[in-house]
Amino acid sequence: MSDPLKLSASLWSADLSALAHSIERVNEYCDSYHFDIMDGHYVKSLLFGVDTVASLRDKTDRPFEVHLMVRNPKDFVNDFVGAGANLIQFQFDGVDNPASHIEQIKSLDANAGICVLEETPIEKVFDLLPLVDNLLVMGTKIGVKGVSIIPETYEKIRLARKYIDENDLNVSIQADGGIRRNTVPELFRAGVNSVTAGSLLFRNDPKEIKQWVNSLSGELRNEN
Ligand SMILES: O=C(CO)[C@H](O)[C@H](O)COP(=O)(O)O
Repeated sequence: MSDPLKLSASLWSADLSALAHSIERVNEYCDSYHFDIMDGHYVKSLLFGVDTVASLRDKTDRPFEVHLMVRNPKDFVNDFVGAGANLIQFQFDGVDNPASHIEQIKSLDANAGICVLEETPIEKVFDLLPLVDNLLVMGTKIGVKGVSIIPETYEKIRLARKYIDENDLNVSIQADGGIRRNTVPELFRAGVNSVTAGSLLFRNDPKEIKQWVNSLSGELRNEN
């Protein structure tokens, strides 16, 4: 791992009454934006939609990630890419034919990410890794925020990092859920490229968080 850890700002944890303002506040200090999309079926809650993404597209030049926590993700891919999503992440555990979802996303010139639930062995997606750009590893139960990381997450990330490096794959590993000051160092050591930062970024001084993450990346790189 040589690049500094990237911060993807999760808008679910921003001020939901003022998303454009939240973007303005953190924009200089994050690398991308993460939209959690919930349909009330795949997960119980409802959150964000195509129009939300489209309405924020001109507020920033940073890439938009759309994490589809929905049933039948294929039905939504075109619209979210049309709204300005650069990366579409879908649930491995929620579809019968993940390869066809990846193909659909790539056919629209978007990047494809596959998300693994906290209960799913990471090895199950290894065959798909040559096809995707991003592996999103859930560190908590899906569809909840403000909870602590499940410790087994670190080992899953270590295994994915080993597989990706050994097979010389160009896949970024992103951790989602439970991203805190006390979990980021271990996640970075385990091999993530980015973290989905919610309250860490939006409830702290984003400049200080970015500086901390950059210096941590340097320190931990020198450990090796
Ligand atoms: O999908 C998520 C957690 O599953 C979100 O990224 C959420 O915004 C993170 O929340 P927190 O503020 O707890 O870090």
